[in-house]
Amino acid sequence: MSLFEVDGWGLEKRKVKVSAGGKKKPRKYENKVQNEDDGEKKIRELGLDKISIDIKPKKSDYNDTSEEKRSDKREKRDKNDKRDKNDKKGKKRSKDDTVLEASESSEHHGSKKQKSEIPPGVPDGIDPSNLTPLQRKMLSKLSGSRFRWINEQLYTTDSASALSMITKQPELFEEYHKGFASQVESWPENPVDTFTRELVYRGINKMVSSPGGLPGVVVNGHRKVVVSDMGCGEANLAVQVDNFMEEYKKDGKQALKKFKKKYGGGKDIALKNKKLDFEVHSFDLKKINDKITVADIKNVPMGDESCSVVIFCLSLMGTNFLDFIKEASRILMKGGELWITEIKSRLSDPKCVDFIKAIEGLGFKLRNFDDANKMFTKFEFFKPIKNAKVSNVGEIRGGQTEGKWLLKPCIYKRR
Ligand SMILES: C[S@@+](CC[C@H](N)C(=O)[O-])C[C@H]1O[C@@H](n2cnc3c(N)ncnc32)[C@H](O)[C@@H]1O
Repeated sequence: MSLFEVDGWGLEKRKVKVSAGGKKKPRKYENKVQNEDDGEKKIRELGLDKISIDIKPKKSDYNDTSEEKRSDKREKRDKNDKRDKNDKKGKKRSKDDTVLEASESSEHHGSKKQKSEIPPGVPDGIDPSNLTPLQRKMLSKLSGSRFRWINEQLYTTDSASALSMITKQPELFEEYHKGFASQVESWPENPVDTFTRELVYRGINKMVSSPGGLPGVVVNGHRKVVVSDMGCGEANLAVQVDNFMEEYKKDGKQALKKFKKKYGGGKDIALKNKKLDFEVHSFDLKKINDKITVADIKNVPMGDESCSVVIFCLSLMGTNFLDFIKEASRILMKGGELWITEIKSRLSDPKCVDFIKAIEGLGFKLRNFDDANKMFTKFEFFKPIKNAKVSNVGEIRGGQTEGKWLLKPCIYKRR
């Protein structure tokens, strides 16, 4: 199911059957009305009619001024009722609804999306399998709206506002990640897997800190690859690397064989490093598992020059993302690497010259740049051993936030 569509997220446009469109035969339509009456009753019983109030939390929600909130809820409920009446009358749906309709039909008609039975945003205690098709449709609409709203907030506000939003409404984080995970399912490859592969293959094939190997920091007299995953989401990178390490410590050869089978590639990779050691730190706005440390990635609890690889996997979301890069420069050792993957269509300059220039302005040098992938562009920078000239973030910004001119927000596209 595609909950939303954005340029470059590789979601195919589907031909949508608008089920409530004017072309429906009258008899079918009558049946539908009957079902809708039942459906609305069930929705009220389940309390789903009240869910819409939270689609777009307002500032007043944070202050919990209940009367204001209640009238907001009423207004939204009325709007939804009105839209449903329009549906019943067979009026043409809004563009936005059509997108959600497409999502739903793909969910119900086979394909690998079928396993995502629970649409993102389903409140606790509600089992979608107990709902009628209409109720599922409404829930799906609602979830899609919430997902898109959260997504938009993360891309159009600065990192302090994002942290404050998730701190005040932690459930938004889970909702976002349910939606995000369903997006990832439709991608040919998850960029997190690409990074996992790169860490493991480079780490295992060459000694740490040797040419072509990964840079390592010395911790207690022992050289380690210390990774910071900035904006880690569900910390999948740490989970995958840690799982590999567990096996590697038991039997390196076997671990590599299994890894190749699971993640692919690595044809010429052999087990040359028997002393590989990783330590992955994962930062995000909410701790949804033990691997995660809560932090605004503008300011993470890591010492100066304590990391050897810093990764931003689709996480340059805040409008002040150059602050994240500056933080990466602080925590990276000299010779350490900065890996970034972003959605291709976010780059205002398709040739990426401006983006590379901005990152280099903060003291990095570009080593590799890969835009062969249809959806993502991958950058590999390093922090030079000799101090490079570092500009002030403000200078690079030039009075306009980078979230406007350097990387465009990744907002869903209404069709
Ligand atoms: C599109 S998701 C990608 C998650 C993960 N890197 C992956 O690829 O699966 C971006 C993540 O960055 C996080 N994020 C955005 N701004 C952040 C900030 N200022 N501090 C910490 N995390 C942030 C979001 O909460 C979200 O989990």
